[in-house]
Amino acid sequence: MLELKNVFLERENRVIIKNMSVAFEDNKVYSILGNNGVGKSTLAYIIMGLENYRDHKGDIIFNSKKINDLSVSERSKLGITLVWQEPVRFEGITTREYLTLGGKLKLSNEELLKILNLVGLSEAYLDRIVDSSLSGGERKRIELASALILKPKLVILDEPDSGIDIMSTDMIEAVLNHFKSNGATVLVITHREEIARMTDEAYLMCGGRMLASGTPDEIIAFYKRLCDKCSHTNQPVEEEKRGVGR
Ligand SMILES: Nc1ncnc2c1ncn2[C@@H]1O[C@H](COP(=O)(O)OP(=O)(O)OP(=O)(O)O)[C@@H](O)[C@H]1O
Repeated sequence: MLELKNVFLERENRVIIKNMSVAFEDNKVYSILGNNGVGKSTLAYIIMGLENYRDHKGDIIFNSKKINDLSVSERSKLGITLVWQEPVRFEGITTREYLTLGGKLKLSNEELLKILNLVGLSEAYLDRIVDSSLSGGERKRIELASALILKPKLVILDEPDSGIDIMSTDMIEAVLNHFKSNGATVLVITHREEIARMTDEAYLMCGGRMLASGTPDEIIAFYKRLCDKCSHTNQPVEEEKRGVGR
């Protein structure tokens, strides 16, 4: 379980995350929706503990342990993983080396193929170099495969479909279900309605805080009614602050 208690982050005298307190349970998939610039990726970086995001106030508690002072690699060792919005490149490393952490993870060909298959890639990709010769969508799939192999306890997917064709929503659903089947807490940052609908519970972010939570249907309806064509992003009006269903 992940708990955030009064998490607050400011940049250049601007509040980016505003006293956020929220808890995410194991074995559950959450979507986080919200307009551009409301703080979704920043929240992901704070949870992951990126170097420039550890100066926040408030506590990050993972499985009853305060992890504020842990580095990214220490958090990774606890089973926390972030799949970035922009897929990374590793010039000179094959997909097989990337997926097995340079051979540290002992995985059979069969296990590797099962995961590649889940993300819609064939065996031929195992010997490809993870560089710009792969398309953005292919690298994103490889990154998702890498996260699946790690069997994280908490995984944050920042726009898991970015760069991936719109027809691949089944693949995204299979990936989410796979994480969940390992008992993980899954946080999915998304702008896509179809992806939010795959999740168990949805949160709507605005002004660096969770404005509303509910079923994906409730939050999508709330978003469409009040946030879709918003002209005052990050400055919610009273009706929005009241949340869902009122
Ligand atoms: N280091 C920084 N210095 C100043 N402002 C920053 C910094 N990092 C983030 N911000 C600002 O914080 C706000 C939240 O950014 P963030 O990337 O978290 O938004 P987001 O909800 O993920 O948006 P998107 O949907 O566009 O990805 C933005 O206005 C951004 O410009």
